[in-house]
Amino acid sequence: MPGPEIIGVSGLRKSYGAVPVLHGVDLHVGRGEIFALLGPNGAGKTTTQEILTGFSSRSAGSVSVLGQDPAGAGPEWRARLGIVPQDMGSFDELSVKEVVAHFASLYPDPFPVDTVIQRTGLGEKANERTGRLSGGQQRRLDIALGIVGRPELVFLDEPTTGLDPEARRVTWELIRELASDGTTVMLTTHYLDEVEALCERVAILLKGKVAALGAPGDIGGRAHGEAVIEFHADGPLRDAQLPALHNAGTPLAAGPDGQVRISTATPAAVLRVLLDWAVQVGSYDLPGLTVTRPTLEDVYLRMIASADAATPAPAPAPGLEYIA
Ligand SMILES: Nc1ncnc2c1ncn2[C@@H]1O[C@H](COP(=O)(O)OP(=O)(O)OP(=O)(O)O)[C@@H](O)[C@H]1O
Repeated sequence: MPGPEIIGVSGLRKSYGAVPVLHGVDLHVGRGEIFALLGPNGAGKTTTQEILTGFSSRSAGSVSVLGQDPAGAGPEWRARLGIVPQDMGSFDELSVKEVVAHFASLYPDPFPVDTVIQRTGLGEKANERTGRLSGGQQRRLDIALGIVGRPELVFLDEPTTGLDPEARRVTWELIRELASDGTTVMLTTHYLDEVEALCERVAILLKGKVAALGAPGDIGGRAHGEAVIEFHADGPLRDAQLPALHNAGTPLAAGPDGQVRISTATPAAVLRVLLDWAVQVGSYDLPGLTVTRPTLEDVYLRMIASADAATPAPAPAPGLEYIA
């Protein structure tokens, strides 16, 4: 956690009637951080956000947001938050500018209305009735309304759903600008590329529990997980005996199509052996060489599969595989 604590959650539990949906969530988010809550449908992301924003009560645990318990916080506290829920509702008869100006009037120190309209990419639609906006433009308006109050902490629930690729990039840039000005951002999303592009840390929520927490590049041991090396044994490599790899359980061999695939925890050491071997047999190249680590999506899907025994793990990629 980089800065002073803005969100502190310990042992958070929530039940709807007799049905528990949050089972002891712990989260700590610092000032200026862009933090993501990731999880499959029904994991409890929206419930967590609703408790943090004071819209829903908790069953147990402690919660502090901007130094106060949301359960008892008043309008002054609320004015320090920006909230972009999944569906903001509509104001069909009013123009974009009128709606943004109305929301701005509810806060003590809002951003200038025109600035917010420009920064959310709605400049050309400022005088359009909101009922005539496209789905993606409506989502941009939702974001404009969530940030116009110059919030210290903004909650974004799936902010880029329905946006085209360019609008997503504009929104990412806006979120980065807010964070660099000291605004803390908590977002829920189903887009793993969004998490990787934007967030300093991510919590993966599975069945109401934090299953993993960390930087997107480290989560689930990604940075040190098995890498896969692949190349094509072409030319002089085709008929040469592949080198022995220390710790290899099985002798290395190319598949019938000449493709070689090696899973290894020590890719640099294996590459060194392979490159020496290639030079020895008269090739200065490993054609089609790729080295890949598990993606955030790989790690995430594996976690979901292991959290739910009924969900089968994704099948490994077809082809030869030797473990070094
Ligand atoms: N008002 C409610 N009454 C009863 N159950 C609810 C209520 N709101 C949510 N739930 C249940 O709580 C669980 C968590 O829901 P929540 O909306 O927090 O999940 P989520 O992670 O935000 O899902 P999604 O990605 O689909 O938005 C789900 O099983 C849901 O059915």
